[in-house]
Amino acid sequence: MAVYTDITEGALRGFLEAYDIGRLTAYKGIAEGVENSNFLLHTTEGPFILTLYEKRVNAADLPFFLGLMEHLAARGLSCPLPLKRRDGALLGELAGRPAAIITFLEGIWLRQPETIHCAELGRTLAALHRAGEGFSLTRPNALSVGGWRPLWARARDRADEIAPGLRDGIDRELAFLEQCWPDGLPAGIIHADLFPDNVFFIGDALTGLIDFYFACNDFLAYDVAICLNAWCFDDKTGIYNGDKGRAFLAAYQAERPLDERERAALPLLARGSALRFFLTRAYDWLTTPAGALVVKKDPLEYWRKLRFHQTIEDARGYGLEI
Ligand SMILES: Nc1ncnc2c1ncn2[C@@H]1O[C@H](COP(=O)(O)OP(=O)(O)O)[C@@H](O)[C@H]1O
Ligand SMILES: N[C@@H](CCOP(=O)(O)O)C(=O)O
Repeated sequence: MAVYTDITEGALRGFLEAYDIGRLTAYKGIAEGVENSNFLLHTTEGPFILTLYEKRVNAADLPFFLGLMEHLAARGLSCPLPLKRRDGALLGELAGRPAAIITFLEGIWLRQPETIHCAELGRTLAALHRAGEGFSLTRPNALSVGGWRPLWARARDRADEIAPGLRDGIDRELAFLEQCWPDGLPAGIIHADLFPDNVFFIGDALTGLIDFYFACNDFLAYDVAICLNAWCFDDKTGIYNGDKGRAFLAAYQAERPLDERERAALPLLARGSALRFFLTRAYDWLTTPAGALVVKKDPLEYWRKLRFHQTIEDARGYGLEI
């Protein structure tokens, strides 16, 4: 589920008066997603997505997220475009929450992406990195190395409830990554959460990217590492799929070749990004009340991925041709 805040038809109609998008004909809450409340609206002008931003999104970041979607769309990347109200603003308020309407993107996300989809992803991730150049706003990545220890502090004491030995294993990994985390790699706008549920396809063709609410400035290769984690492991066996990794990396590099430092850093970045998703999942796992409607994501999936990355000596282990 992701409808944390309910809306009434009357309030919605009032909210829509500020926009020029026709007359409301139907609306419904969207069950998927975890961060915000999303609704699918139908008006006489077509379908739209209404998002109410929930507590975990800092309202001060909204101009960055919405401005970024405008910037990327203007540079030809297929992503939702936030709609302007009649007064020119991109944000309004509904049911006590900051709210925006964005364009509806056609396509569906793939529960079991195949090698061909990983190649499409690689090409599009590089296009995103290029399209992000020149965006005037910046947002540091709160979920990079400096953010991990405070997050870990909120889960550490109970970590062994998830699996025995986790507390010590993560303590060691965190200390190692804090010591070895690279600096000075090529940086820019990254999506930072480009999981399959945020990438739409029609058939084998990628139709667009959604959910820019973790986007920030960081190493571009960190985004590459996030995608290796999210797309290139077999769901059922948990084993890294070298064909998918190779296809993803080759397609990315055809548009934006990784430099030597980025290649060398890839195993570390993959460990770090696995730790990042482990930590947010572990925190949610331990704090989401039983009976809550949100589907909790398994932190151990990312602990297993992290253990795999610990065995990788250089980027050839991911299928990168060197
Ligand atoms: N622009 C869009 N076009 C079509 N569907 C969308 C769009 N934005 C969101 N959705 C739908 O809403 C769901 C949740 O959106 P998402 O941005 O991932 O939410 P959250 O930020 O809460 O994780 C998506 O899986 C998709 O079904
Ligand atoms: N992709 C993250 C969780 C964030 O979910 P999203 O619905 O906002 O993409 C994870 O898998 O842990």
